[in-house]
Amino acid sequence: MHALSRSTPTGNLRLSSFVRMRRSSGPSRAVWCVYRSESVHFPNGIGTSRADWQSSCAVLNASSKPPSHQDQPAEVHGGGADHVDAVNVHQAAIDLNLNLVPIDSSKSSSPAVPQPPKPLTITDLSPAPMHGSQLRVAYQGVPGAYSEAAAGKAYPNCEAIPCDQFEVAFQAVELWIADRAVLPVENSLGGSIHRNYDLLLRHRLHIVGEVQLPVHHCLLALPGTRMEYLSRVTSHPQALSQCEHTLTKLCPQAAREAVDDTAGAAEYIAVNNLRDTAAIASAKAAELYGLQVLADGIQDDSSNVTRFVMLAREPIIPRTDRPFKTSIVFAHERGTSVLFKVLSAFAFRNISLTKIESRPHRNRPIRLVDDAYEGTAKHFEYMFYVDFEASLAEVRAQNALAEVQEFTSFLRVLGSYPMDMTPWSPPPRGEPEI
Ligand SMILES: O=C(O)C(=O)C[C@]1(C(=O)O)C=C[C@@H](O)C=C1
Repeated sequence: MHALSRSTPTGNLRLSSFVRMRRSSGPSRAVWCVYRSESVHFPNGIGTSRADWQSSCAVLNASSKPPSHQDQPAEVHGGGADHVDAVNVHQAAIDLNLNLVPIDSSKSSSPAVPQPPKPLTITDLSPAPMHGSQLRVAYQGVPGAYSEAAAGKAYPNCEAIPCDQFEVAFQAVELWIADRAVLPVENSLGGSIHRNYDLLLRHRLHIVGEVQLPVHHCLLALPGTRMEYLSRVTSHPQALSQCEHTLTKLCPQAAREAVDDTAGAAEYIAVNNLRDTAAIASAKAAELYGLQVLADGIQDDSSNVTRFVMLAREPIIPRTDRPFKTSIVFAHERGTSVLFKVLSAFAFRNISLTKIESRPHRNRPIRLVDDAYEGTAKHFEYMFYVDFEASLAEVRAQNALAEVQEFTSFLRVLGSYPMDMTPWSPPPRGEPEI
């Protein structure tokens, strides 16, 4: 299967213009976002006041409210981990075409009399997926990538759609080519996958779940290749960094080369018959591309794990009957000075933070602070990403966010979603099996 790509000239063109069309037709109705700073411009930002944010919370609280056509699904997929509901294209077509069905007068017995629109029946309103019942899940990489395994863990029996870049996976969901995207955000050894943090902010998708995947790396090469003759080891930069120490012990002579994904590196060796190159990838990639496993479990820590988030066009309704996590991103005009106040809003309510990440504020990367005597100080500006252990349906979480909003000029809820509670038993520590 080919990965969805941005690089096809026509495909790329069509993708971008469709994105523009959709955006110009109005903001998404399900964006939880607050702006107070006029200088921060995000084209799709809605909710310019505290009242907007509070009304978003009210919507979230209203889980007992009977579903309205506006905020309820026409498409329901079975077997997913997030139970997100989304309005599908079919439903949109019904919405748009109610009075626009062209009347073919040649087939009518009385051509002069226009046919009234057919009344909607219960079957028009029932779920009617355009593409069968399988959930389509976009991931970055080619078959055999860890992201594909994460997609399978998040949504068993899904149709996994390979994409050549993270950006393409986001667009695949926005353009209804896929129903979800599953993307890595952090690894226990390699740290955060910054690109995806940036893309979360640039796109309007919602985090609807998370999965943690133990990552067990193998060193793969063409059958018959000897470790001591390797001149190159190639893989995804995260995989290279997760195996750095072990690689230095195993094949110190080999140069490292970063490529887009682990399985793609394995495929490249097989396709080009490279006898001096090995790839760091999964055992599944070895099987798919006919490579031999030279060394197994080469990650520097045996409990290596990557956290992935699942993204959808619509948020899920947060609940309180199981552990939830909420992810937010915020910024402030006066930089990091409010960070302590923001974090205390959670501390006072006994809400644990599970992650904090800062990224450059792309719209305002630097703030100049004039001092009449000393000159001009330059401070870097940041966006702060915080994950906390509470559901947005909990009053304490809503109050904490109301307080955070007091201290920030920009606040967006990226999602409130069930925590991955899969029992975790790290393998015994020790040397990798070689
Ligand atoms: O290249 C892959 O196989 C991926 O799925 C990407 C990725 C990542 O981006 O972190 C996912 C899990 C591992 O941490 C290594 C690589």
